[in-house]
Amino acid sequence: ERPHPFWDTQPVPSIGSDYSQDSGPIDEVKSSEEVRAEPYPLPGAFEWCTVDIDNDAEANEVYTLLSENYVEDDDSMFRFDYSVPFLRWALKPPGYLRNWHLGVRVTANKKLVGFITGIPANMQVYENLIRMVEINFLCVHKKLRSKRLAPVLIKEITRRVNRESVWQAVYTAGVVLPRPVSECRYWHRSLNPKKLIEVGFSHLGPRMTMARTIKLYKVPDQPQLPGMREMRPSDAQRVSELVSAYLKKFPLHPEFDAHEVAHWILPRDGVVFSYVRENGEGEVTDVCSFYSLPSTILGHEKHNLLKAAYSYWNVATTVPLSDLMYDALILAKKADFDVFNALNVMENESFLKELKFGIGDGFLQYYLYNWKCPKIEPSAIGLVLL
Ligand SMILES: COc1cc([C@H]2SCC(=O)N2c2cccnc2)c(CCCN2CCN(C)CC2)cc1O
Repeated sequence: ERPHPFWDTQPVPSIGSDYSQDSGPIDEVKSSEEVRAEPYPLPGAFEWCTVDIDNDAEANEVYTLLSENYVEDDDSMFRFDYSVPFLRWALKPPGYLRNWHLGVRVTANKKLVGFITGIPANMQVYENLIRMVEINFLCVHKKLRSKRLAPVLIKEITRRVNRESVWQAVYTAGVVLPRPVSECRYWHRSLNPKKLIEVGFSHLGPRMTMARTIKLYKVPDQPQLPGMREMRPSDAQRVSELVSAYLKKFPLHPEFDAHEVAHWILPRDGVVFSYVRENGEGEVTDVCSFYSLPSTILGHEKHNLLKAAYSYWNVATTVPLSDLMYDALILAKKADFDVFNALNVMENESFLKELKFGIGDGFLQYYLYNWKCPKIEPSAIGLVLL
């Protein structure tokens, strides 16, 4: 298929190649001592930096780079607007390495123009439990595209990860690269249809009025399930048991310990929202969560921010998943979100249509680096990357 000057040099299956029936690394196993000790060379005008995301000035540089240059929808009407508190949450899970928060600066003026990150994760892929890195936030400034900076960022983060004896990675992208292990779809549930239509995210349906559309997507202002409440730190152990047991159903899932579950799911103002359902005996039996990732609305005079909630970890053991997710929609609307996004991963297909989600424009391709394995269906994906 179409030649990829960079990806054709990497340990990934080529596009169009058959999915392997067995699983295993693509590169021969190496030791971390064999890995190049020096950073890869950058084009002359640029230099590497390790970003200290705890430093307010540096965190704001990352925020600005992403807010101005990161992922847009295919029509360039919206761009992700990750906040500093969100980035600190995403980049500092238990066991994180600062050395894996990698930046590129212009030597002359120290401007941050490139970024890529890795965080450690134990990933179960079919029968194998593999120490992996989750790669995210690859971004090159719009003015420096096609200078071949992205391949160097990828090679340098791979070198730093290999030096820690980690040889596999998982990452996602909206674009098709060699070669997806799974292709997932975004679905969107309107919570503020008037604003979504005004900004062009949604369109008024045929034979629909605005009044009828608002009524169609209206939800109650309180959760409907008895015992729903915000998750608390004292729930962490029980929620960890629920989440860890549930994820084992999916051939691709992270193996979390209790500290990792607590990091990923305990509520953080304006970043991650999580709710549990206590049954009559005061036991936590169900949990739902979503994270806040707003989008800048490009070039609209009345609105400049679209408030989007993204479905995260949800486990229903005593109620139908669709009832739990209906309460998630209610709680997201109550928290002033305009839209609730979900991928068709895990068991999400079981509620998307019933709860009036519409399919989106975006595909999300899942990738594994240096690991060949059979194709994974979206419903077998138990992993959501931020
Ligand atoms: C407009 O519809 C979608 C918008 C988006 C994303 S892209 C940036 C953004 O701000 N989005 C957004 C805006 C408002 C509400 N939720 C999300 C998505 C998710 C990403 C889709 N990939 C991104 C990369 N390309 C190349 C392919 C599509 C899905 C949508 O169906």
